Amino acid sequence: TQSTRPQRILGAVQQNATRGDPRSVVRAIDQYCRNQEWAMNVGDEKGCILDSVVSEVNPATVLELGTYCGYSTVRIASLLPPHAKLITLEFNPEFAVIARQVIAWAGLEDKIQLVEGASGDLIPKMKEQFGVETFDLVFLDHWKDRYLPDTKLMEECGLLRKGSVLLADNVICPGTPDYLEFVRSSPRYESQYFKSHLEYTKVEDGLEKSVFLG
Ligand SMILES: O=C(NCCCOCn1ccc2cnccc21)c1cc(-c2ccc(F)cc2)cc(O)c1O
Ligand SMILES: [Mg+2]
Repeated sequence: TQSTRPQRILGAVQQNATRGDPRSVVRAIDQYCRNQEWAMNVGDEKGCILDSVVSEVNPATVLELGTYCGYSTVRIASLLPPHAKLITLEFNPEFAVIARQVIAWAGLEDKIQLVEGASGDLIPKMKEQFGVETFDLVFLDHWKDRYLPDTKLMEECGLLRKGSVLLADNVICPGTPDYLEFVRSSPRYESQYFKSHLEYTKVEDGLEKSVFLG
């Protein structure tokens, strides 16, 4: 039977990456997706910007919206301090099955909690179910029309504190126009655009970093 793209990405990790070495997992996925077949990982170019923001924030609590195969999950978690925690939400059960194996190959299970479901349902349950107070960093990489409603929902649920950083992928391609307009015009956010390219292509894309001012 025909394999899926996420299954082929997992295969590339198992064949080319070293167990317990997150950077080799990231490299194996980038090489596969650049040379064999495109996939919607944040990728190596935007990934370097992601690395610099994670290192600057040095977060104790991270929320990722959109796990896919776990590429950015592993990339972020590999930079976290010892007792930091990353919660990642994935809507598609098939993606979740692959991501759990990629995360395990990287040896990062202890830092990462993958939760399956829809952000609109799970965000209101974060405090009670997952024992979260607030998030120091949120990486938005899920349905592009959910970035704005979920940001408002995180505010309403008290999950953002003064200084919480939102980092949004794909603000140009596929694009998140309503979200960009909101964070760039709201007095409660300080936003900055990092120009880059759509993963593994020459098409323009970028990351928007927005600091919640409380
Ligand atoms: O669509 C994309 N990502 C989203 C996946 C579904 O996410 C669904 N999803 C994941 C958790 C979650 C929680 N609640 C609801 C939905 C939830 C996405 C798409 C492209 C892209 C760019 C150009 C193209 F020609 C084609 C595709 C690039 C990207 O970098 C992306 O991230
Ligand atoms: Mg993306």
